[in-house]
Amino acid sequence: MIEVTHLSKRYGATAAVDDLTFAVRPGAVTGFLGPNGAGKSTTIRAIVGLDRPTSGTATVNGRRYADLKAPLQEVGTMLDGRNAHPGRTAFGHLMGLARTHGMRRARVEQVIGLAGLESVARRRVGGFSLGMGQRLGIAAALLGDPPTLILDEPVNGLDPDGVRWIRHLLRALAEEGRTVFLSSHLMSELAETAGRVVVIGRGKLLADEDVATLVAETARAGSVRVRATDPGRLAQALRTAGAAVAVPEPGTLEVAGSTAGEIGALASRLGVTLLELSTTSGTLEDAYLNLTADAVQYRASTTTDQADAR
Ligand SMILES: Nc1ncnc2c1ncn2[C@@H]1O[C@H](COP(=O)(O)OP(=O)(O)OP(=O)(O)O)[C@@H](O)[C@H]1O
Repeated sequence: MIEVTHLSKRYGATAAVDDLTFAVRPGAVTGFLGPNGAGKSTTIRAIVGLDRPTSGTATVNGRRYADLKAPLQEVGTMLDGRNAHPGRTAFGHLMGLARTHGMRRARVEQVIGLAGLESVARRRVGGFSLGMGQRLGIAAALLGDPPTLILDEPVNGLDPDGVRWIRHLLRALAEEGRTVFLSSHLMSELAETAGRVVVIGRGKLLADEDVATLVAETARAGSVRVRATDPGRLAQALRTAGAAVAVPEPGTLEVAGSTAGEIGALASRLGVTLLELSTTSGTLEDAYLNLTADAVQYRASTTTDQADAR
C-alpha cells in the first residue's frame, strides 16, 4: 500500500504538490492522472525518496522509501525508461542490477522473458527503440519481484502491441495481489488498464474513484441523438417534460436529461415518426477533461497574466 498524506512540495514560488492525500491499495491497477505539470512526477519522486517533501509524508507499506531495507525487492520503479547505459546490453544492464542486489541470473532470464526481450537481450541498449527501452525499464522494475510497482508514463512510446502487452502484464500483476500505480496524462491510456484512478490538477486532488463509478457518472451525463419527422414538436414536448434539447443541425436534436426509451414513448404519443434514436454516452476522456478543465485553464490564464504584466 502506498500512502500519501498531506504531501506538499514547493519549488520557489511554485506549489508543485499542494496538500495531497490519497492511498493506493493492493490488488488493483491504480492510474495517476493529471494534465502536464499537475505534479504527478513530483509526487512519484517523493514516494520513491528522490525528492524531499516540503511537508507531509509519502510511504510504501508504512515506511518511507529511504527506510526500506531492500528497496528493489519492495518497490519496483520505472521513472525513466532510458536509464540504462547505452553501451551495455539489456542482459548486462539487468545482470549488473541483479548482482548489486544479491539476485540470481535465473531471475534476470525470467524478467527478460516477462518483458518480451528475449530476441534483443544481447543487443546494446543504445540502439533500442523507445518501446524496447520501456520494456527494459519494466524488466528492471520487476527484477526484485516486488509487491509494489510504481511506473511513470509506462505506455509512452509503445506501439499498439506494446500497449496491449503492458495492459495484460499490469492487470496480471495486480491480480496476484500487488499494488500497481502508474501515471499518465491520458485517460484513454488508463481506462482499460486501471480499476481505480487518482486525478490531480495544480498539485491538488481532484478525484480518487473506481473507474466503474466514473464510467457510470459519465454515462448518466450522456445524451441522445434524435432525428424525427417533426423535430420542432418533439423538441417542444421534450422541453416541457424537463429535458435539455439542442439542435446541432436542422432536423437533428441532441437531448440530455431523458433516456432513449422515454423519447421513443413520447414520440409515439405525439404521432411523430423517429428516423434515428441513438445514445451517445460521454467518454471517460470527457469526464477527465471536465475534472481537469479548471486546472488547465488556471495554468493558461497564469501564463497570460504573466505575459500581460511584462
Ligand atoms: N526541479 C524542479 N524545479 C522547479 N520546478 C519544478 C521542478 N520539478 C517540477 N517543477 C514544477 O512543478 C510542477 C509540477 O511538475 P511535475 O513534473 O511534477 O508535473 P507532472 O504532472 O509530472 O507533469 P508532466 O505530465 O508534464 O510530466 C510544474 O509546474 C513544474 O514546472
